[in-house]
Amino acid sequence: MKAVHFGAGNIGRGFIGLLLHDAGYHTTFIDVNKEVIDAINHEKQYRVLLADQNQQELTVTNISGIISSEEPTKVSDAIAEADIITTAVGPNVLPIIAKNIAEGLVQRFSQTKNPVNVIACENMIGGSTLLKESVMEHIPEVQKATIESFVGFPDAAVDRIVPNQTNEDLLTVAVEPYYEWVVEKPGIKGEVPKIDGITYVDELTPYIERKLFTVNTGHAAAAYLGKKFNHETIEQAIQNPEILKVLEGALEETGDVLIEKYQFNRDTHTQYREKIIGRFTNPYLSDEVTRVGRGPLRKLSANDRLIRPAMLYVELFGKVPENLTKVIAAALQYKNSEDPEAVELQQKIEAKGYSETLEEISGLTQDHILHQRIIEIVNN
Ligand SMILES: NC(=O)c1ccc[n+]([C@@H]2O[C@H](COP(=O)([O-])OP(=O)(O)OC[C@H]3O[C@@H](n4cnc5c(N)ncnc54)[C@H](O)[C@@H]3O)[C@@H](O)[C@H]2O)c1
Ligand SMILES: O=P(O)(O)OC[C@@H](O)[C@@H](O)[C@H](O)[C@H](O)CO
Repeated sequence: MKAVHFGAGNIGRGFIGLLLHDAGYHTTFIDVNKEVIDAINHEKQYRVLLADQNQQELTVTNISGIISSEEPTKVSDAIAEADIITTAVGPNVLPIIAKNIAEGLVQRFSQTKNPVNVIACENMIGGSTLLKESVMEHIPEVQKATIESFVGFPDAAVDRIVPNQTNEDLLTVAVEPYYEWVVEKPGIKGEVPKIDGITYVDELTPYIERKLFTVNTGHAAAAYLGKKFNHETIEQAIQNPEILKVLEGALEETGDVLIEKYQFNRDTHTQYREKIIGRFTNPYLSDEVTRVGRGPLRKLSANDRLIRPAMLYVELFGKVPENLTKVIAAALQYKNSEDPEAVELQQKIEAKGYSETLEEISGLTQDHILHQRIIEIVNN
């Protein structure tokens, strides 16, 4: 069985690549990073270290790599032959890899009618759906019906904390032992892939919103408030009682939204939240606030982990979620000269001020109660 995976980074190697390997796939990693792809082709294996007291070491074999920018024909060939296609490249990169995927699919369906599924494993709502839209833009009109019939783009939610790290060799990756990979079953075309570790569900939205509005909202709170207080890691940020109080408050607010919207059991959700805060303080991993806070323009967009639950809170309960609002204000003030989105954010604020910038990037209009409260906080 053959898998093609775009993005040989932290989640690509530390999570998706590992599960594909365990399910018996040969995985072809596709990446723009020549050093990583050369190492994959040279070593033909890598290690995944489970970060807990046992430090279990797993080996991923049966791999190869292609540099997407240099070898487009090889990418098309791999897609034409794949039994499954996955991505972990970051939401903003999905439209960029869409052309590669489209070319491969066109080649594939000139030779076969075997269905295939493309699963975007990104932190966003509707990742595979977005990828499908971008792919379809590159499919010639006459082939669109074939692609619609034979290519599934099931949405997915993935959860495993994999920090940036430097190990003795380039490919080794340390990951937390916990993971969750949920895939929307009705979106699958052909046979459902047998991969241990995937949970198939009929409706993904409750799962992705629960994950994004708990794990990622909590993470964002630690990162943006952590940066404000000059902490370097998520663990340090959480040890700051002032930050922990706002983080816990923000997760109570998103919890109220999720419980109201999906009728989750309150006790079960409280346990889920507490487990997540425990995961943030895993002493065997060190996660920088700059990784977790990366891409503030994306994280402050309307459908992401901060604005969406805050807006839902206002809609459902008719009042401002005070803790989420503090986190959004800290995100607006986030500075990191090495993060292009953070630089762009501060340039916008410099040019137009907080209010216009907030409206532009989040869609929150100036007459919205949430907008007004966020601006009050940043101005104080
Ligand atoms: N790291 C985590 O804890 C974690 C957990 C769950 C989900 N995610 C999600 O997984 C995705 C990847 O995150 P990550 O932490 O692995 O990031 P990463 O930066 O470690 O990996 C991304 C990889 O994509 C590659 N890439 C960039 N442009 C590309 C292109 N045009 N073609 C092919 N490859 C390209 C990069 O070179 C890099 O190797 C993101 O959507 C992230 O939100 C991350
Ligand atoms: O990957 P991002 O930039 O969307 O978010 C940063 C972290 O919150 C994220 O990578 C988490 O570590 C991950 O989502 C845990 O499953």
